[in-house]
Amino acid sequence: MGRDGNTEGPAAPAVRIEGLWKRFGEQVAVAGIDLEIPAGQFIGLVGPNGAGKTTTLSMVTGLLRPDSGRVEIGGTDVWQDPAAVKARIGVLPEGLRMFERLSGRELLTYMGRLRGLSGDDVDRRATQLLDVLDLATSQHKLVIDYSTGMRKKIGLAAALLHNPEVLFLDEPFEGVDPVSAQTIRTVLERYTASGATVVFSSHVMELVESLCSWVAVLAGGRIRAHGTLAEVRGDAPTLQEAFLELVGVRTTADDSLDWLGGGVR
Ligand SMILES: Nc1ncnc2c1ncn2[C@@H]1O[C@H](COP(=O)(O)OP(=O)(O)OP(=O)(O)O)[C@@H](O)[C@H]1O
Repeated sequence: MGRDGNTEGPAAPAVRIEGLWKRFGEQVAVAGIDLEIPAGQFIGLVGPNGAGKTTTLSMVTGLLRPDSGRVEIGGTDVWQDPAAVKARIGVLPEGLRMFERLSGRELLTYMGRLRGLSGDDVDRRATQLLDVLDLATSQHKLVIDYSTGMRKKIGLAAALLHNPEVLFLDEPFEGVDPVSAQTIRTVLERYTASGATVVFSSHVMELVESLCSWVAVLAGGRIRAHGTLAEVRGDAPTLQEAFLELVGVRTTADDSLDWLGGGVR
């Protein structure tokens, strides 16, 4: 059942992308993406380095204006009504910039108030999130003194505070230890179980395979495949192998890098 309690018919897509393009000078970063992302699932956006994942997510979440194309989230056009859309989404961007001189707790209070929550609600939700994400003991430390994993977790808490319908995460597990990764995973699984949608980008196929029910493969700024995990994997034994086949594996000639290694010094 969706979050709105509607049990009839296929749910409207969480995100609808039509004809999305972005160029940086000569470089085409996103080359005409059309995609409907289903609601209420764990969605993986995967692709090699430079595929266009961050650029796509930035345009979808209203952080970067597309050259052309449209994005709708829950039926609202992101670039026509960015404020309405931003109230309904949570974002953990790549290279997260935060207010470094606030403590973790202060950061959540600030973000919650900015989102229009009452002081009591912010306090209650922040306490719970800090607790679940194992940050309670470091809540009064300044964010500048947080480790990479702690930064991801406080960023995730800030993105979840207003209970968004769709959560976008750019490489949420990068630089995160297995214990913190498991904590993040548990929180996200609970969140999607209630009908919310998580869209996250990654190039770690094992992670995507174990977490996501639906994936889109991006390479060279285009969608190469999309659908349920089983559809995208096809006959390949793993998503990793399906992915390598889809994006094309570049082989290295035998005599290149012949200077590298111990034997010829
Ligand atoms: N601000 C920018 N100016 C110029 N080129 C850019 C800019 N942002 C991205 N690009 C280029 O657009 C292409 C797509 O980059 P993008 O960061 O979206 O890829 P990605 O799939 O997120 O890669 P990664 O997995 O390495 O983070 C790359 O060729 C990149 O060099």
